[in-house]
Amino acid sequence: MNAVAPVAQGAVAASRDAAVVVHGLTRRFGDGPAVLDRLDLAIAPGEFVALLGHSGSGKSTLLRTLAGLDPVTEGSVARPREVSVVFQESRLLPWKRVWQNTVLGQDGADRRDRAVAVLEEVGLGHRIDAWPLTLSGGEAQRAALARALVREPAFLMLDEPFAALDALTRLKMQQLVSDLWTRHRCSVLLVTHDVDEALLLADRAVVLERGRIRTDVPIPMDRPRRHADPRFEHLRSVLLESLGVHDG
Ligand SMILES: Nc1ncnc2c1ncn2[C@@H]1O[C@H](COP(=O)(O)OP(=O)(O)OP(=O)(O)O)[C@@H](O)[C@H]1O
Repeated sequence: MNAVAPVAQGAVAASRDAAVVVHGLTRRFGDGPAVLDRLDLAIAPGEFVALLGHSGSGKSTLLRTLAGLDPVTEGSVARPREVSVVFQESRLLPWKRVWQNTVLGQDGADRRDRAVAVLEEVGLGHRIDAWPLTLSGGEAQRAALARALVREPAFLMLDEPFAALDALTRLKMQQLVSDLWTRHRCSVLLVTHDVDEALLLADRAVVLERGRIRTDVPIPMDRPRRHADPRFEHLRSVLLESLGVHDG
């Protein structure tokens, strides 16, 4: 997704330097309860935020609203023009080759060169001409990341991008995202159910509960992150407790 106009302007004064500002965002479906309830959230340029929360807490609704896929009916959202989204499933068009999927909707004689460069960056240089249906799950998500990055987004949203992958592939993909973020330094919002994933990757973890922020904690650990870091255990307990899960 590229060049989607900002959903609305309306940055709160205190967040003037933020890349993304959500202010008083409320969202209902029909007569139901508020799925997002007067939500305020700011993401700094280059900041990596993990969004956690139980199923139904409003994570995907927030992400879809930020992406411009869901309307803002109450409150405001400001974000950069250049945004990309990666979903749990790769959403590649099966009748287009991997490189063509990567630069779908892009113009220019150098399309293929740009596709090759970004596919090599995500470790998919050997599958440039492959058909999507011949890719493994991990490879398909690499292609989805390539398609997101080729647009040089200032804001990258990742909606449980690795949830369908096996544990080993997920670890490799987490490493890849960490490397890509270090190089590109865009703002990132990662929706995940995995507390460890949040702690491995993010600068900050936000826990959503019934459409409101229950916990918002910085993750002040050096990278690469180590499970053995005592702060890792502490932060894991904080987040699990916020989620109402009791750690072993
Ligand atoms: N288009 C829709 N119409 C009606 N209700 C919706 C719609 N989209 C979401 N909801 C409801 O809004 C609530 C929040 O959904 P959302 O998908 O944002 O939660 P989530 O935190 O992303 O959950 P999960 O972790 O399971 O993906 C849920 O109760 C869901 O049923």
